[in-house]
Amino acid sequence: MAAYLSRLHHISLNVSNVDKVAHELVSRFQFNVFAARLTDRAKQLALCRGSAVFVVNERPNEARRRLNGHQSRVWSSVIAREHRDLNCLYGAHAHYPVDTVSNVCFEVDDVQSASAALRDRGLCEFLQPPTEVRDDSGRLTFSIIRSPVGNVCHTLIDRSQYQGLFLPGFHQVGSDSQTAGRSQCPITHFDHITYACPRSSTAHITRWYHNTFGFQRFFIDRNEDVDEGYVLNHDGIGLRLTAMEYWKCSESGITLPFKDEKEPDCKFVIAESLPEQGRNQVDTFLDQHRGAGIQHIGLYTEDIVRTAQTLSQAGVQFFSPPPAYYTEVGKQEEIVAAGHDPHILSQYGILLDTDIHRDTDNQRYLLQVFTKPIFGEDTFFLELIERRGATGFGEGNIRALWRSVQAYMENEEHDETERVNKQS
Ligand SMILES: O=C(O)C(=O)Cc1ccc(O)cc1
Ligand SMILES: [Fe+2]
Repeated sequence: MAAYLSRLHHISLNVSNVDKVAHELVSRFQFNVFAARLTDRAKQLALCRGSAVFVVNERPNEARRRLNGHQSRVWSSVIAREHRDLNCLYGAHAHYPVDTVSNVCFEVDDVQSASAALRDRGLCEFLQPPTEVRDDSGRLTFSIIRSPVGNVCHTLIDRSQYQGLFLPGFHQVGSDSQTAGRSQCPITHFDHITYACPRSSTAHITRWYHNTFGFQRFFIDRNEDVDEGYVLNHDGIGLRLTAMEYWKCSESGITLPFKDEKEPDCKFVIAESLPEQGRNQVDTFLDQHRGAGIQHIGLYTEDIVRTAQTLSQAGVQFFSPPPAYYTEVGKQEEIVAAGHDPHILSQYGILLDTDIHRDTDNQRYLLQVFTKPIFGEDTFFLELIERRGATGFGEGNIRALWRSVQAYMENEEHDETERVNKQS
């Protein structure tokens, strides 16, 4: 049997400079630091906005380098011996050459039995067997498994015996920050996580998530082929998208014992590049990230315009579609019919997709915008998404999002070529 997940708990980032990335998330993206674990070997900060929680971990080679700089040489042997401890608590696999989103942590009912079931079936590789951690607020068991996607791992935790604010080892930071600024930035949860994956790897990944956690396929398009996924392979777009969701387990009658209310679903999207249309943003991610991984995370907001305004004022940069997007025949009318102002949407690069519900004939809307990459490389970025009835991903938005990123990357490559040419 698969190990059923009760909810997504947090997502970890492993970066070379925690302060820099945390500052970006706080000052620009309006996240609040609410818990921290600071030891002489590890630095971990937990930040939240609504139920979206990021843990930012410092990559251990950096912690070691700084420690070496500060301490006498005698320390080197101690550091070497305790190298394993440099790994951040609840994370594994921490050594990675570039800043990366490395772990999606889930709560499960019982880590011991979930891990035993997965191990007995030989379904996955454990990076950490079930391990108990305690502090004054109780105890918690966790294990860590490797996912089939690049450096991505999943920590499974059972926090039913833990009464503290976050996780054992973390202390509370700040106060009452959970609701601050909510009206200006109503981000409530993680909407979806998109993986950038090598060609022909999708089938293996979807099978693994189905067998391991009981994920179900989520069809992006009603005409989508079960095996092929949703394929866009013309007009310069070479993309195969396949989506999965995990809340079907509750709908199929399995009760989730300790949930008071149903958490919003977080979908997983697998993006594969197709070769026919030339190099693209998925290829760029795989190169610069040095392998498959989390390409972007969609942050759900109840008001995308207000959120984009607030974030933009705070210095967040968004990708914009070609200006013609907002003046295309029908687009303006579509935007107005959805109650929005085309001029305001164009100011922030917000895209709108409409579909009509097959049975009720109701109009459903989807609004999205991508931010520019967060780290030093052209790798990970965030997305804002507001859903008005639409539960999937609209074809029009996928095309426009793709083009907005592609235009930026091609410009960057052009600038880089110019720079190199000038130098030589
Ligand atoms: O539409 C979305 O939000 C997606 O997540 C689909 C997607 C995936 C990868 C891309 O490079 C562009 C778009
Ligand atoms: Fe997305």
